[in-house]
Amino acid sequence: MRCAKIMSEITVKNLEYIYKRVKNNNHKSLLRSIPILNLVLKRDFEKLKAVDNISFNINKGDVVAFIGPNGAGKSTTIKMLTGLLEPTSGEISINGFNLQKEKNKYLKNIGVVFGQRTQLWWELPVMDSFNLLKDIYEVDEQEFKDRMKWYNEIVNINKLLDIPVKNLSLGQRMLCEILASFLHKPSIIFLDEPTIGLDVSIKNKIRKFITVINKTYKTTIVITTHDSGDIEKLANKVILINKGSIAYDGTFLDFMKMYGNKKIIQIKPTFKLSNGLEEIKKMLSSFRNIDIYVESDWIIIKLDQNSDNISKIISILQLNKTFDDIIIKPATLEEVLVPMYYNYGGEKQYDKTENS
Ligand SMILES: Nc1ncnc2c1ncn2[C@@H]1O[C@H](COP(=O)(O)OP(=O)(O)OP(=O)(O)O)[C@@H](O)[C@H]1O
Repeated sequence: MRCAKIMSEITVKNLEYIYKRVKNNNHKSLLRSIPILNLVLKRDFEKLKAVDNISFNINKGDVVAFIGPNGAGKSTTIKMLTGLLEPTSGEISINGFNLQKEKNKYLKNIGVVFGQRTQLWWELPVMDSFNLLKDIYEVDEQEFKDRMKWYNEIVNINKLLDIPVKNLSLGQRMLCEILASFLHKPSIIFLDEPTIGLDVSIKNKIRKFITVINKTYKTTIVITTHDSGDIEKLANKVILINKGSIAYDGTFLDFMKMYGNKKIIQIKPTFKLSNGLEEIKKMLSSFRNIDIYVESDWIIIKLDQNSDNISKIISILQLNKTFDDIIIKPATLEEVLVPMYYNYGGEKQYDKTENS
């Protein structure tokens, strides 16, 4: 039997990005203020390998959550995938075409939303921006009308169309940005933290729209996010990045099997526990594979879902009268990610110095 080979829509091979900055050196800076020395003295540079030799594949129709702690290298990677940054080395191919060599063709076929940048015209009503984008992307008039009607059916957008972009709330603007990014029906959409700082209702609208376009058109979605709701509700694939390297690349279900199969014992310590966290850690020091940390005024003990230790731990805590209140529950994705990110540390440091 012949098996059809699934071809990746995005293939990334050995991708690297190095940021370079001038190293502050007060002594040299002072000398460089003398014009002749400025010409002679070389500058010291520091380098940061923000993306460190990563490779991955994304298939048509995937919704990929690109996750990791602050400074891990997610946005830098997305900027390379969207042609905003030229990779220091490595290769990006989209449907078999090399991004660096055929950039313009590729850019017409993607949609991009970066939270801090806007593709809409600040002073103009939303509809005018949409009309301008329609002309730029040469979207057929009838297709555009149909798309606007469809947008309204999904997310009730008509009431925002006459409002100047500058007067939209953050959530309304983000929704309009995402709709704008889909006007030319790209096959891939990149979203950099699309739900950051938004309330639950607008988050849900945005997630609904993403789900509908993914299901209807098999649009591939690559989304960087710190919101566990985005991951749970949208992603079928997770790429976890830390210090510029890939720490996990696989399905969301496997990710949850590997990392999410955890139980939480959450205790509110009695006032008698003067140094709560340390005392609890000492009491439970004989148990392996448990995480103990503080969140708000609770002490969290996280361990494997199927661990035989749960009842033993609870009786030790009870015997020592450690808590006023106790909650036992399966860990949420957020509770899995927080200590994971904390342990990872996220950012790489500027580490190499060279002259030039
Ligand atoms: N323009 C820049 N110049 C120098 N260093 C940069 C620049 N942009 C990012 N960096 C550094 O590169 C590393 C990766 O940053 P990046 O923005 O890609 O991380 P991120 O995973 O997207 O983080 P966050 O979740 O906070 O957005 C960080 O150490 C960051 O300080």
